[in-house]
Amino acid sequence: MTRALSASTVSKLCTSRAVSAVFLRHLEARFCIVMCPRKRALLPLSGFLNRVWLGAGDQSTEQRPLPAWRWLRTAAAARDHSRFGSTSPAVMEKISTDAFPLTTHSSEKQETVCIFGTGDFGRSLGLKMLQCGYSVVFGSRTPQRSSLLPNGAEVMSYSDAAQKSDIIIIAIHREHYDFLTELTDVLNGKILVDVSNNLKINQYPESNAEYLAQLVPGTHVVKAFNTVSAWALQSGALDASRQVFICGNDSKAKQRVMDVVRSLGLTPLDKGSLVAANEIENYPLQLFPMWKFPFYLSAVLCVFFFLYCVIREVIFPYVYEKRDRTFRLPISIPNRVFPIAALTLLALVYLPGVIAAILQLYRGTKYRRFPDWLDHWMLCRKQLGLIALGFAFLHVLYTLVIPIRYYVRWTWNNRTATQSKLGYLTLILCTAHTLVYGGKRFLNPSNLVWYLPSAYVIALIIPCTVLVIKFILVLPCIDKTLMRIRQGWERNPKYSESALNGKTDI
Ligand SMILES: NC(=O)C1=CN([C@@H]2O[C@H](COP(=O)(O)OP(=O)(O)OC[C@H]3O[C@@H](n4cnc5c(N)ncnc54)[C@H](OP(=O)(O)O)[C@@H]3O)[C@@H](O)[C@H]2O)C=CC1
Ligand SMILES: [Fe+3]
Repeated sequence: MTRALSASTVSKLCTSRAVSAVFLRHLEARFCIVMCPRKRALLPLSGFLNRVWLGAGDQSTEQRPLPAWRWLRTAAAARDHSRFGSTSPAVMEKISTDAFPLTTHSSEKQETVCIFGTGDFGRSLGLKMLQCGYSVVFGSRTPQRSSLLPNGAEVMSYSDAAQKSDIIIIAIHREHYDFLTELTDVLNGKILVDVSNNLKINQYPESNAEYLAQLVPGTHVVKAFNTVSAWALQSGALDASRQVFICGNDSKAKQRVMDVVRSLGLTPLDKGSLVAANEIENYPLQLFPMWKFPFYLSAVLCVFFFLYCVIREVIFPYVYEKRDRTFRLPISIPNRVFPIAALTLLALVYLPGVIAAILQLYRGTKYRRFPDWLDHWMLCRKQLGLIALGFAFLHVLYTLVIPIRYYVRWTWNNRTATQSKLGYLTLILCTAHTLVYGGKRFLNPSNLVWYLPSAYVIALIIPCTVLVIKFILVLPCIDKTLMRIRQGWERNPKYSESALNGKTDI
């Protein structure tokens, strides 16, 4: 069998045995770059690897990709007693003829894909497919009147078009699906790709894809493409997300749609059975899902510190000295709140990392899932960092407005927070800046207002905690253990063993 290998089917095989197994099964990767320095670590994966090509991720070992069985055979030979070494030559022969040639060009004739609906999305997807070498046939209510269709595409009635291909993309709004029942016979056994979205979250009791599956039984419905906009397809999706969430009950149908997605230069992400369609259909309606938590958190921080400063700097002077300090409200207090929020958020970018390190040290393995809250927090770090940068920038602007230029130089350092080490440097500099700003006043009891310390003292709690823990974690004795865990060493390997057998929640 000859099959072409597109660049997007290349995946990285990481050191984690359990994760790799899940990963391979999930993505059905055809070519893997092995990031693991010890070939032997791949032996437990031989069951999954028999049709995969492996290439070395590091420069020290083979440069040329090899069929996995060859890797495994040399690895097994190196280990003396081998499972793979005892594989009969006949089996080896069979596996090798099944392996795919490593080429980026397909000599196969591309298949025909049918698209129902000649609206914005259908046309954009059709154009993209034509560009990628597919033959495209449109189904339309009014084939003779359809205009603006991409050159090279055919257009015909829905029933005629359906006969031209096994894969039919339904680029029609759910409200108009009814007519598909009349086509039940011609659609029987075909793959229907539901791309539809709704106007509201959970607009219908069942997802559009499940509705389609009920409407036309005998077809294999696959949900895909709904998070890709017509505009992104036309403009090359360079800046838009390349991820295409896929779900469906028939794994072969899903696989074929995933192949189409890959050949369009997009990345399929298998979300499981059609039950997941509801979630996938809600994605486009959730505005910036990863920004929600950082946004609310920064809002809460700002409000809290603003009120805190108002109590200390406006209400207190008014109550005790009858002095009107409301002029501080528009600039001076916000300019206190912004750096505090920036510093706290920056510290919160690094806090989950140290918590994760402590958890890994405690568990003695990296092959166990972090709790959901920590996972989510880790995923939001980029957003937290960007908001922190925004606040730091506002602080600079405000500082220029009220000409206290003394600490501008320090806050500019925030702009460089792109990598872990630079980020920590920024955190240290900003914390130092805050300490310098507070100076001796921090610990002076006369600085307490209604027993409330200065807002900067509170702002320093989280950054200092993070820095102290980080300092402890980089002590050589702890750092060494942590590095080993992160390279795959386990204090108690039973977790990954059972994960491989599907017993844990990895
Ligand atoms: N636009 C976008 O960016 C995206 C759209 N989608 C989804 O793609 C699907 C199509 O969207 P879009 O192309 O924008 O919509 P349009 O309204 O532009 O096109 C819908 C097409 O459906 C066909 N159709 C079939 N039956 C009917 C009917 N009774 N009344 C009206 N039209 C009918 C028509 O084609 P004809 O006249 O040839 O029969 C029409 O052109 C929707 O489900 C949408 O949620 C998903 C992701 C992004
Ligand atoms: Fe400052």
